[in-house]
Amino acid sequence: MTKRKASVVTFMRLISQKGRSSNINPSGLTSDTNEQWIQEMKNEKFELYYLAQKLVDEDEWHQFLEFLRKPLPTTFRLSSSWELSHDLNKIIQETYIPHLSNVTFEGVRLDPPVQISWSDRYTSFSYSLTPQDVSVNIGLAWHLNVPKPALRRSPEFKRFHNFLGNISRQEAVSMIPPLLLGVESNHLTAQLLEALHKTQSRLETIPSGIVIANDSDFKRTHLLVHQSSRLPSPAFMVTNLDASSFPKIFVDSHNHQSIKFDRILCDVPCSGDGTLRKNLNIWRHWQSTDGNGLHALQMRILTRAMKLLKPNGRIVYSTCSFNPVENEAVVAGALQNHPEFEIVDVSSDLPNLARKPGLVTWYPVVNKELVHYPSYDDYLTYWKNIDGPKSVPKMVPTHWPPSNAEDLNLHRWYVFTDICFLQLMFLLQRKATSLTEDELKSIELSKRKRTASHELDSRGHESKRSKVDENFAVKNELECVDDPVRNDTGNSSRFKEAPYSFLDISHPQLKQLMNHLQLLPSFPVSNLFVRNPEGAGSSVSLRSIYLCNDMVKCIVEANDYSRLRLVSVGTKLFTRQDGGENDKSLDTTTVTRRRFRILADGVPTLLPYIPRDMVCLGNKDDLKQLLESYHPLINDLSEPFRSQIVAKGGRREEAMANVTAHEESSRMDDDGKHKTVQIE
Ligand SMILES: C[S@@+](CC[C@H](N)C(=O)[O-])C[C@H]1O[C@@H](n2cnc3c(N)ncnc32)[C@H](O)[C@@H]1O
Repeated sequence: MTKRKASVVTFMRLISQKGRSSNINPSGLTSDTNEQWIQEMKNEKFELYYLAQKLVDEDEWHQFLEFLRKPLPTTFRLSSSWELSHDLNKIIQETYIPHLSNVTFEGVRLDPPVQISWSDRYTSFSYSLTPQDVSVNIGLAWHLNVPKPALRRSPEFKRFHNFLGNISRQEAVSMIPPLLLGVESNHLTAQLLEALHKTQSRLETIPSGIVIANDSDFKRTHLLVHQSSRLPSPAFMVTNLDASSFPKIFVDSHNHQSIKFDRILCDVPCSGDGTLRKNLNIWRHWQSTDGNGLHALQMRILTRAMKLLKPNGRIVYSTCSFNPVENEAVVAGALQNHPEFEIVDVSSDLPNLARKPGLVTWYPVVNKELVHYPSYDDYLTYWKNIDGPKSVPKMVPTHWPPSNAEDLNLHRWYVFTDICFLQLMFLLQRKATSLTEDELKSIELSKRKRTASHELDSRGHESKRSKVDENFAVKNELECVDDPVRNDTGNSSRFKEAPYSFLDISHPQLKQLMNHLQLLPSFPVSNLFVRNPEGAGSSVSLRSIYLCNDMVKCIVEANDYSRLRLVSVGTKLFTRQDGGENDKSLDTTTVTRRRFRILADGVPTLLPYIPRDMVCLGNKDDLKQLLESYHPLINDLSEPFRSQIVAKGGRREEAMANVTAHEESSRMDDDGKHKTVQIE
């Protein structure tokens, strides 16, 4: 610790003696220019650093800082693949907006929610939807610029807030990647579940594509599983892997064929200073070097994604940091190594989206004192002088702008400063005319040579690769790609999730369940699976039964689940409920029926496979009754709903015990009055 501190001091002294470095010291900035600024919302180095980077024009700088100090508005969005969305949107427009248009709180007039305009524009352009579908999907994203206390205490807004409780809230920026990527239901994508289902206005079929959501943090993967429960999907998988060495995913058991993705969202770990409006602590703790250490990891994640993408496929690289070292530098570095990629301009599809030219030059600083070297070579010279030839520099060449930055079209990046905290996104596309294998090999070879020469530079003599600091992004990327053994995170022994076992249709309990439900023949019964250490043998008593689509099944069967660190797959359809087994008066079918119930989450997937005559129609009051009563009484239901249930369910009490009200049940029927209620 002491030694490290000493070397930093020496480093700084050397810099000032030799005078080859420069301290960024842009003119026109004083720390107390604007008295309105709240004292805590200041960080002089932050301001110096970003003013020097020319993030915004100098005359916009103060406006920009003031904007950063404004509270973040609430944004919410109705799921566009959810049938109720249109109805809910109408309720917001017709009931709540008039009601919220004239509200004052503590003498201040409050603005009603406003629709975010870019979402409708996109929807009508990028999907070939019918006019009806377009109208269904238009304007589902909103923002609400009302202070939190007013949201809680104004009676009108409080009621609206409660109404929103049923709706998933999302930062406006998180709504953009699916728009840029243009995900379709047959795509293999990383993240973006909803977009996969989007081409279906009703969830009538199971999408053939898949979505894989990944996070290296185990707890965060469970959050992903939880968040995805808004749209339970048989096409969804969650993995717990280091994205920078995301392994090959095989689709045949001989490991010949592996997946290439159509779309990948790299929402990379970043310093996060774009979230200033949400996380006020950043003002206090921000350091100019925060982004430096993340650059290499970000590069590795992006270049790994590039390796896993199909020709014509798209990647959104996204951070919530202002720092060019985490944005342009990463994208430029990755593009240097992958000329088969280009940045795509979709501005005509999203004309309302705020956007600014990207930086073609930027000024990395090597320490907290904002010391900057004009080039990597300058930096290296001084670094070697201080720490000797054996030291490993903390910075890599890609921290600096490449000489051809102007040619990389970096200017097509997106900044959202209007309605949300800032997030930068770059849309990269693998060119359709892909390079031949030979061309790719020669690029690979020249990259290796370049990497090796950097290694030499940094040491002054040849050294063993194993000693190289992991910050050497390019080298690491080269070594992990296409090597499934190296790609394994190496900690599979610590992976404690249960395995996935597909059920044989001859499993006695499954057979009984399927006979009872009389699902349509198109139901993919062979894609049902269980998760338990004993597997799915015929003697194993089933508990929870899950469903996935064909592609997901293929993947689960062709890969070791612990190598992929598969946290979650598909959606849970049925679960066993205890009781009934010992009742001698019941036959086996009744026991099985009692033993399993359809989960509410599974209903949207299952409903299209349930014969029409198995569905009873109730009205709104029946639905209310079923949702509100813990033990609803059959006599409280209306006719003909009540008689239908009795006829289908046999004994009245039994029928009632098996009624499952669910989200789909509140869907309006053709006559606009009835709702469907599913009976097991
Ligand atoms: C900006 S957040 C992305 C959040 C994500 N979009 C979501 O909605 O949950 C970055 C995430 O990257 C994860 N992360 C950090 N290093 C990683 C790595 N090497 N591989 C995969 N994920 C990583 C962090 O745990 C964090 O959740």
